[in-house]
Amino acid sequence: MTFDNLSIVSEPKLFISVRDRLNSFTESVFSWPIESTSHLSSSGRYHSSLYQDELESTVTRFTNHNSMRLVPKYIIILIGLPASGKSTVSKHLVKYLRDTRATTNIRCKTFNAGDVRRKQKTMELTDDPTKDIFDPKNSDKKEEYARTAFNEALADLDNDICDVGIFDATNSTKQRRKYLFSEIKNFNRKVKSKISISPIILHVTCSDKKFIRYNIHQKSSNADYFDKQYDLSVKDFAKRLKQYYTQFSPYTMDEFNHILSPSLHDSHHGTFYFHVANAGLTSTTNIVEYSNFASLETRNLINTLHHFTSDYVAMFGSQYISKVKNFFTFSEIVNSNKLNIRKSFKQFSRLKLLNRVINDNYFKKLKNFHLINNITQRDQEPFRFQLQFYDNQVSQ
Ligand SMILES: Nc1ncnc2c1ncn2[C@@H]1O[C@H](COP(=O)(O)OP(=O)(O)O)[C@@H](O)[C@H]1O
Ligand SMILES: O=P(O)(O)OC[C@H]1O[C@@](CO)(OP(=O)(O)O)[C@@H](O)[C@@H]1O
Repeated sequence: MTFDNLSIVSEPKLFISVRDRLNSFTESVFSWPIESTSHLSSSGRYHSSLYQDELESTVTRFTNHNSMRLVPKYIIILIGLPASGKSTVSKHLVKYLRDTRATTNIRCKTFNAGDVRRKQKTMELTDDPTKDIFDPKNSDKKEEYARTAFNEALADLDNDICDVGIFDATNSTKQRRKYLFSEIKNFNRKVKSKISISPIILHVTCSDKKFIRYNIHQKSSNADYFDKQYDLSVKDFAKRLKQYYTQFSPYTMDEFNHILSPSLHDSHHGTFYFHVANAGLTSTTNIVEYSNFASLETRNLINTLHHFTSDYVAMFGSQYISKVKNFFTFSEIVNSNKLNIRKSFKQFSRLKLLNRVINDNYFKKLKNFHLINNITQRDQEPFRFQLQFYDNQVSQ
């Protein structure tokens, strides 16, 4: 068994590229239809079949249109539960864009709502629900931190500090997402603006319990908890995640279609949704709809994002899987701390505590766990093989 098998998991189930609008536009202006912009090959890969020079000339002709005079900028809106891997995937993405020829000159910058909160206030562990900012009843503060981070992203795009802003927050409610999209719309409507911002959704899911457990362990020593006792940190993060499950609303096609309101569409390069199944236990679906005015830069970026998300598990999964495997394996713990028995002992006792707190019962109590993680009977079937593989590898 090799990790190659895992690439199947990240293969897009469906990739929609609606080109009718583009065709009708070019037909009406130039009386010739643009050739298919993309299609699925039999292996499920996305191919751009539009020749570069053909595309360039089309784009040049489009520059007569007002919106093409605006510099295209992008904001990647992450969606995903805490510890699903959003920040890690974003770091991988920034590197991938830099290492890819077509996107190497694109300047990316990440804006993290959690960092805004941490800058203002160090995390306090509390049993008092009125002081707990992750209790959905006191969402005001959390919304304020998110708005600050998002506005910083818009300002840096506007001031040409970056070309792609990555907005790293859970963005777990429809209400939040509606707010973000309306802010982008308002920004684009500003008469004096020299840029046009296109939103790109990047949804990160992690649905395997062992990987979630491992991620929670990692979170329990991050910037929120570095100065706190391990057991209290794990319990606090477990509570936070449970609260997020009560409010998380999965992003649906309905919401996607709703976002395609004409006013947004007209001023942008399209509407784009990408999905990374971190640890790869569900299939991925990317959806791309180009508007009439999608620039070459936009197509290069979108194309690269599609490859990144489709091949994510194949590219970055093996390292992650072996980290998780080693973490849960007795012999690996001993081996990695050969000369330090105390360290091994500490690691064992942490692992015991982690497994006790984040146990099966904990997962059962997470509201809509299967629905949110998009785990249906049908989804699980093709991946039974991989699931067994993970079980063999991870739970020794
Ligand atoms: N794809 C991945 N590769 C390696 N480690 C990962 C991956 N996804 C998550 N992790 C681990 O889980 C931890 C939590 O993930 P993080 O990216 O911070 O989640 P989020 O931003 O969604 O809260 C990370 O610090 C990292 O150790
Ligand atoms: O406001 P939302 O969208 O929930 O996202 C921000 C929150 O996400 C979290 C999720 O745990 O991010 P982070 O991983 O950076 O710590 C919180 O710390 C942060 O306050």
